[in-house]
Amino acid sequence: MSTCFVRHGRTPYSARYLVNGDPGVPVLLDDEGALCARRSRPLVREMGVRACWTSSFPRTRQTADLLLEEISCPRSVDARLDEPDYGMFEGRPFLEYASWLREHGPTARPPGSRESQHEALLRMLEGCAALPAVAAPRIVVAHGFLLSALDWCRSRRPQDELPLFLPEAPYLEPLVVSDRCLLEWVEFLTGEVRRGSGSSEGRGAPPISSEDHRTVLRLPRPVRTPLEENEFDA
Ligand SMILES: O=C(O)[C@H](O)COP(=O)(O)O
Repeated sequence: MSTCFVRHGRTPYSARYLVNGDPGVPVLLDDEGALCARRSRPLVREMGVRACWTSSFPRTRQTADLLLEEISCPRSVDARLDEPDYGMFEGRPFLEYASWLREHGPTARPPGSRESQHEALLRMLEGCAALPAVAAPRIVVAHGFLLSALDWCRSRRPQDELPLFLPEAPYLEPLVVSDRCLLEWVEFLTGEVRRGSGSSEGRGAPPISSEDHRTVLRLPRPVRTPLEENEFDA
């Protein structure tokens, strides 16, 4: 029994490293994101998926629509898989949120948010723990943070602790995991969160910048600008 996790396709927000943690904001795939999702259809067909789960965000649901266009299988929306609530950082550059996160740590709630980074990860992990009860093989279309955390878990060394910042997860790249392994990852990550891994990482660190080695993967060129200033929305 296995689960194939994928991050949704690219959106105008993710292309510019703007955060969206409010499912009520209609952020959909851009042309490139939709094209990539269509191109991934053969992979989903080959898997013979018997169930699909998404977060409640339009971009994961749209990605699932495109991936499963010719496949009929039960679909579920599980808000436990949603992006973190970014509060006052909604729609702002990831860099701004990252600076705040470094200063305040993963257990603090951003102003205006109902959850900390760690609280958000715990609820995502709760959602993952429910997956083995679902028909398999199954596909889960979720967000970068969860995919990054699972991938970190997959490749961690025994002495590694969950870091505050993780490399950005690629779009639509499958991460396939057996139920046994998934439950081990969930248990391990839950333990990391509960003991506050990454909490002291920002203390005394220099101000965050796009040159920071842990965030540069998520914050490359071009320099991010507010969405309304981009030609895409003109
Ligand atoms: O950690 C990340 O990179 C964010 O979760 C990205 O969110 P997204 O996958 O919804 O763009």
